[in-house]
Amino acid sequence: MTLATDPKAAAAPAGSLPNAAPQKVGLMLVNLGTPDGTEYGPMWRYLREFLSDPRVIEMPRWLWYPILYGLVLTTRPKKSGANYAKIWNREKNESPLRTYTRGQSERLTERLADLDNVSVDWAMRYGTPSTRAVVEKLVGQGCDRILTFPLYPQYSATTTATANDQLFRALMKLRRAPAVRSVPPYYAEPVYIDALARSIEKHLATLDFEPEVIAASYHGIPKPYSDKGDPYQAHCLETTRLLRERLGWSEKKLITTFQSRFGAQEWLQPYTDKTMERLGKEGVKRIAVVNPGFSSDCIETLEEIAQEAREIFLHAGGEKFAHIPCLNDSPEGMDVIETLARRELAGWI
Ligand SMILES: C=CC1=C(C)c2cc3[nH]c(cc4nc(cc5[nH]c(cc1n2)c(C)c5CCC(=O)O)C(CCC(=O)O)=C4C)c(C)c3C=C
Ligand SMILES: [Fe+2]
Ligand SMILES: [Fe+2]
Repeated sequence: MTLATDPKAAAAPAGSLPNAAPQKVGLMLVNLGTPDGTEYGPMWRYLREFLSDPRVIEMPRWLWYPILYGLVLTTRPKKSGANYAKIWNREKNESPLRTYTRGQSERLTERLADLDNVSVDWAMRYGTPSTRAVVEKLVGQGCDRILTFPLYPQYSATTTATANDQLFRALMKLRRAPAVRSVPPYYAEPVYIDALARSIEKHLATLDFEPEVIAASYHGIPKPYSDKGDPYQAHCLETTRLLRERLGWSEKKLITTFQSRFGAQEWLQPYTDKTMERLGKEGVKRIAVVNPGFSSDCIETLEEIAQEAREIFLHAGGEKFAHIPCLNDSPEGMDVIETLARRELAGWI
């Protein structure tokens, strides 16, 4: 491995301490990642990188790779590409996750305009812009400290931990690596709960019906990961509990479900799709779904919930369905990101 070296440091006069004073802080928002296009090639590359991560698929590689290359990557790029095409941002020719993450970075830059030693940017764990490219860009701008902000309210090894792994992989390439901090999970932070509650109330006020049930639907993880100690499920349940408390709703009105299963093993339950079906069959007529675990709308919310879950519910006898948008780069969402960023920057600015 070749390590990048700062040529100025080598040229510094004897006895002086080059660049001893803090220079700049890089603040890097990190989300999961998304394909560069809906065609077979970009979908294949994205899914290969994502599903090769041992934090995401814990099976031994000798067992997983034949399944990945022989089965998953021969069928899923086409199927998922068709789903991405349903929600693609045609104006910008990119996926909504990329549009919203860039929007969050731009809004945060505006909100932190008073901090002249902070440079805000955004990166993805899989795909582009890569974590490594953005780390190198920030270091190249003179950042000797980096605050990384994994945009996952609830911690999971499959998301938060792997985002941080990737940052440290990028640092391994640098001779002079910056100091780093990582924003902790924020599933119970009052600013987050309050933002979700305000966003839900705002959206419900625009509907021509009052939902009998509101489902807080989180991305699932395989149950064995949870059984082995991943705290994700507990974080999700705590977010819902606090949201219920803040909104003054009963356990019957605001329920928790888990979506986006992948593969054959059991995932966290209750499943969102099965719950939609059950509620429709039990006579519930009006429902709304909110996705507190997603900081941006993406294929999992816009296609799987706003389209697929709607179909399931209406088909099972439901009459009205609403999807409540994610916080995205809304003022409520930006209140969360700004508050946590400023708190975690303490001592560096
Ligand atoms: C074993 C597979 C997967 C685990 C574990 C998993 C966890 C997980 N994912 C998110 C957030 C997102 N996932 C997204 C897409 C997506 N997720 C998986 C698989 C697992 N996720 C796949 C294969 C895909 C791609 C789409 C598809 O082919 O179905 C996205 C959306 C990305 C986008 O471009 O819009 C997000 C966001 C969380 C929070 C999580 C665990 C807590
Ligand atoms: Fe996922
Ligand atoms: Fe999905």
